[in-house]
Amino acid sequence: MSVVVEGLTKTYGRRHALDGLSFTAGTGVTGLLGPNGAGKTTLIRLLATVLAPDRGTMRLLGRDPATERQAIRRRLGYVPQEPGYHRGFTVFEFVDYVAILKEMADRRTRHDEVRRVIDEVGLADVSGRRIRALSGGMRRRIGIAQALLGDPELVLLDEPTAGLDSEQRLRFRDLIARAGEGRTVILSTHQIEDVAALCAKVVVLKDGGSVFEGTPKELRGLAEGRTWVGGRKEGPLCRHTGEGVFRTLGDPPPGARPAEPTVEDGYLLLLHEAAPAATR
Ligand SMILES: Nc1ncnc2c1ncn2[C@@H]1O[C@H](COP(=O)(O)OP(=O)(O)OP(=O)(O)O)[C@@H](O)[C@H]1O
Repeated sequence: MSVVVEGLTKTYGRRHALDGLSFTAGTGVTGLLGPNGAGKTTLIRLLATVLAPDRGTMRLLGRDPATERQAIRRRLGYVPQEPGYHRGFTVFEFVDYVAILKEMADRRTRHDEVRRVIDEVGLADVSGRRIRALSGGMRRRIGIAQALLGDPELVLLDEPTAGLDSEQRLRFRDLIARAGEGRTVILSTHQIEDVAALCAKVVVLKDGGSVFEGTPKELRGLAEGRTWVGGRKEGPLCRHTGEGVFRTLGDPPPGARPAEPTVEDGYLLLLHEAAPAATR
């Protein structure tokens, strides 16, 4: 397993961002799901070796970040939630700048690698354009390009599709699926459909801990036999659908009929049932 995390705890003041989190991830795309504030960004930053945990252990690519941070960083690609781009740079200049920071000293090989990753994310045509003149979707692709420099074995993506339109999101799915071939990709997202379409594995975080680790199919399975349409509006897990009927999770309301669950149904049910009684 390229990522093995056990009992990770990270506190900001008195607030537990992560509270004894454990999980593993191997080759392919692992999705991190969880409500706002669950601890996804904190976890990604720990995996990126940007932050150190207060307690717990991590093994990344077979190494310990507490003692071998440099060696891990050389095999790691990271797209932060809010990448700070130098907007006056062209695409090429920016990716080249990151390549220099990644210690790619030889200019010719470095430039070849910069062109390769820019091409990989479909930005070859705008390589000479200034970042400030690009769309949000193109800027997000620059984030992926810089993370792929040097062909890392572990790639960390923190909400890479936030704010993208549907067409761009679908293009991103292809990009992320390709990135997950033969390497470990950890993808933090709020897009459950992306997880369902892309991820071999999903980890659900809640209040700084892991409440689920399995396949998207297993997550969907949690709502098997517990998803209903029609009937009255009843309970907190009842919502409107586009067809004008109610969709209910859990016990069936009177007059409802069974429905095929989705990954989102399993996720919503899990979050509700994993909540401490006091917060329901
Ligand atoms: N630098 C910080 N200082 C203080 N508290 C922080 C800091 N970073 C995160 N937190 C707190 O830690 C908790 C976890 O935050 P984190 O950003 O990791 O969650 P998240 O799952 O990524 O949320 P989102 O989905 O909204 O991005 C939150 O309660 C947050 O307010």
